[in-house]
Amino acid sequence: MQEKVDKLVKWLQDQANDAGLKGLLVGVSGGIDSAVVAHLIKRAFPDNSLGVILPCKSNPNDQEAAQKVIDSCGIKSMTVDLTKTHEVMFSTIQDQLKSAGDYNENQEKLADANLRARLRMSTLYSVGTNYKYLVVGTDNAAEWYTGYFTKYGDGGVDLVPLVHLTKGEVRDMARELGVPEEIIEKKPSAGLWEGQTDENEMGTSYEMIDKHLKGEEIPEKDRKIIEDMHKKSAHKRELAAAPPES
Ligand SMILES: Nc1ncnc2c1ncn2[C@@H]1O[C@H](COP(=O)(O)OP(=O)(O)OC[C@H]2O[C@@H]([n+]3cccc(C(=O)O)c3)[C@H](O)[C@@H]2O)[C@@H](O)[C@H]1O
Ligand SMILES: Nc1ncnc2c1ncn2[C@@H]1O[C@H](COP(=O)(O)OP(=O)(O)OP(=O)(O)O)[C@@H](O)[C@H]1O
Ligand SMILES: [Mg+2]
Repeated sequence: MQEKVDKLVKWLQDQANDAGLKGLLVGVSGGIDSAVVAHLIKRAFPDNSLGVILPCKSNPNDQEAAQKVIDSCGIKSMTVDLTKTHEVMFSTIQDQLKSAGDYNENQEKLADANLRARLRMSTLYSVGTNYKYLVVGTDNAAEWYTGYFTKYGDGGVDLVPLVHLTKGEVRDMARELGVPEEIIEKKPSAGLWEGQTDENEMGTSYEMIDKHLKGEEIPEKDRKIIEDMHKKSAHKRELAAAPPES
């Protein structure tokens, strides 16, 4: 695991240097994936790395957890609260849809949630431009394979260092890096609505997704959910579709 960490740190350094930029930043949620990335980028660029806490109607416990992550790696941090921005933007959009008579209440929760992720992405790029840093993503192999991320939201990043690691391997790396145990043990959540957990929403578990990725047998019900998610999200792993040249 130490070797894997060293390789990733070197790769992160190469990516920023090759881009002619000064360092790296990541959104720190208080979850394990961004905790691992925060530790890695701090090692890669001790004086040119930043963890950005971006509350957006978030549970205050998440902010506390994010601060613990920041403290555990000693990375420089900043907080940008997006709650009001989201409120204004989302209600303006809703008002326009309502006055057009086109408002679809069934899509409200998802539209609200994905706007949070995309506001975070926009904020990270604004801060990154200021410092001349690249934006580092946190998707692991399980999230990437199933497309369990918001297109151009948390999926809108420059680098994806964890994309070959299963959730289990992310946990092992977190221990190696010194991420606090309470962060490692927390139930994975996108935090996009009250009480959301990844495994409830997906209808399967990271344990099953990890096994499937390693080619192990899993129950047919789980295999079907995972493969359906993978197929439906193919567009998220590709560039925008373009028509053939005429
Ligand atoms: N075939 C196709 N070809 C090209 N584009 C296609 C498409 N099908 C849909 N699309 C486009 O993609 C959009 C749907 O994708 P998207 O906007 O991503 O939305 P969607 O996949 O529906 O929702 C995002 C999911 O990721 C989860 N999430 C988000 C953020 C963070 C985390 C986390 O773990 O922290 C999890 C979230 O809870 C939710 O389940 C459609 O609105 C449409 O614009
Ligand atoms: N409140 C937040 N502040 C800053 N960044 C956030 C916040 N919420 C989400 N993000 C960003 O979105 C990413 C995707 O969230 P995701 O839940 O998949 O990862 P995580 O929270 O780090 O780990 P876990 O999957 O265990 O919850 C986060 O890793 C982080 O970079
Ligand atoms: Mg999370």
